[in-house]
Amino acid sequence: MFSSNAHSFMFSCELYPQCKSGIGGWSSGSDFSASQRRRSAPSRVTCCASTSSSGKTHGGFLMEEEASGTSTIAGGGVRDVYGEDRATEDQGVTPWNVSVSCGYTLLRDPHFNKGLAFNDKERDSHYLRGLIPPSVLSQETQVKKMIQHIRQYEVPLHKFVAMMDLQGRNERLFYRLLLDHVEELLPVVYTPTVGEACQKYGNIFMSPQGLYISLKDKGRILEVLRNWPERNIQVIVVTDGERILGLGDLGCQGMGIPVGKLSLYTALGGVRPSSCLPITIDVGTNNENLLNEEFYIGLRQKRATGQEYADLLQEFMNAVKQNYGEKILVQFEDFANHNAFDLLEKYRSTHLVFNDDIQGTASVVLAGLIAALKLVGGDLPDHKFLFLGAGEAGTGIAELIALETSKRTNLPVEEMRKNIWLVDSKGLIVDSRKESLQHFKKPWAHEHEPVEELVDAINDIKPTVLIGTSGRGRTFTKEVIEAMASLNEKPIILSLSNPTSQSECTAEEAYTWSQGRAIFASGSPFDPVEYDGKVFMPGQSNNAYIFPGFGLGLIMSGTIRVHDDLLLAAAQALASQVAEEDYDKGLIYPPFSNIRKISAHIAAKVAAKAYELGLATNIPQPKDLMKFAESSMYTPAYRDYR
Ligand SMILES: O=C([O-])CC(=O)C(=O)O
Ligand SMILES: [Mg+2]
Repeated sequence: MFSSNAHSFMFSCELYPQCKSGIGGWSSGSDFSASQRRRSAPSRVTCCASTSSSGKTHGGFLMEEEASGTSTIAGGGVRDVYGEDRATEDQGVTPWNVSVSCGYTLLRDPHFNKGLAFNDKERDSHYLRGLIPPSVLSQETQVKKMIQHIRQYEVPLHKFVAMMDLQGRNERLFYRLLLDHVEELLPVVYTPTVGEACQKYGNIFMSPQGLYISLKDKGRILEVLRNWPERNIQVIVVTDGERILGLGDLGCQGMGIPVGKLSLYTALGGVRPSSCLPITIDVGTNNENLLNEEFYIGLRQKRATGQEYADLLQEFMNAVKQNYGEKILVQFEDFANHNAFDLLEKYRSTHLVFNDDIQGTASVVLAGLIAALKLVGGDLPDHKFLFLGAGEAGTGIAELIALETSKRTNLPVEEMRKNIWLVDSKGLIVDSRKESLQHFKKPWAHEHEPVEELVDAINDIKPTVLIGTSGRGRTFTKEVIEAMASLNEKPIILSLSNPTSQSECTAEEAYTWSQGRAIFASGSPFDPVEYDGKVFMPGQSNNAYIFPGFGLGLIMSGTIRVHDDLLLAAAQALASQVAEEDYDKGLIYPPFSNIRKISAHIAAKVAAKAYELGLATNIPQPKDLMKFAESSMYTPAYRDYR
């Protein structure tokens, strides 16, 4: 263990370079002589700090803690996963210092604020005396208090607002709380509640989170990026708000999604919060309600399309690379189909891009299917798949299944696609419709008579697996589930659309209508269901299992492009984490309570594959990637300021 006394480490950073010390502000070394003390508190103090409990080393160098800001460690000799120089233990102690605000300003700085957890010494050195009550609480006690506070609210949106409020006040406490109560709080900060939050974003938000880039910023996007206070960004989650979950066009109010996804990058995947940048690109909205809404936060105009849209996105992608370099990961989130596929196609060979709705969802579903084989028997090529919904998620999952089956059989992907059928709003996708199909649907137009209804398609195709990616709730009717149950001893039914209101069926419907035989998972969480004296535990098939670990794997290996084999590696890694006791409960996903371990596994496997494919640039490859991933992770324990 890295002893904080023996090894204080140094970094000096100006987290807010454009906000220089301000009135009366001064910055000095950690030693304040009496004569230096002023009557009014300085706004920033440069102080030595050390990790309170989690500073740790791996492979001889410091991981995780304090990578934010610009490290000025001299002679560190080692470059960590965040691309910053680190002192090695055997090179001796290199103290670090961090420029933190103090006094009133410190209490309002969520990155450094600890609330009542500031100890007496810190209260002295940081001019906090009198600004907070005398009691000193541990972080553990604060967590206990906060979870009680959150539980008092009955309305999920109120819980959400309380969590956002905490995130804006005390970041480390927010992440500690989220991690310690992950299964309880995931539905609060993420789907389904985040969907409602986006719908009401204009009403509930008092302080902005994330970066807004709009049509008004055309020609100045680089400048806008540079207004963001953090420098060492490693992951951007970006949306244009056109298809927020299954809720449609929410325009600028889609910002809740990148913010929520990046909170999960940190909580579930251990990527430092200061490395994460949520972005919403506002090109207008076609949502009339929002355009007429008094408190709408975005541009009041119809969506820009065509060349105007493409140019803005091109400028954005150029600016991102110019500002953050080759290894910046850009995760596209909740773009509408017509842009999502094109953007991925356009930028996948020049940037490190990942579309969560196409690729992340595909990977998590493939993992669930691999795991489900243990419960239903057979191998992937023995199964037949039918989708309701042929957009990003549907075709993305279908393609990854075809790829994995092709690897398992050594047969061409085209051949494997024949086992996979998709139904869209016009019925079964068949060859006679080929001319009029969007390009991403064409590979799925197999030879068959036209079929309009889902239930008829089920009776014709006889799938073993039914997957809902339609964005339309209650479309897996009793008839549909019963048809699946009459064809299969254990029908696999995945109802993936989010949030809960858009889920193709509820867990209760899936279990009841299949007489308790369905292997069921959904995109948004459902409570356990009691049927016929037995309790059924629905799994959650959500890309939140994948993208945090996947992203960490890319970052820690310095991977510069996303290859489909990395998605397969992530799926296999996730499937391998399903334990016997999970299978005994009929689950095809491991519990979220183990998510840090699961993410580390995914990161390690993704990184290993990236090294194998020659896509990783962080050389040499760490010997033990699992350990490396674990030790790379941000821990939200407080640091001591002294
Ligand atoms: O956000 C989620 O819960 C999953 C997802 O990407 C989507 O539904 O678009
Ligand atoms: Mg999404």
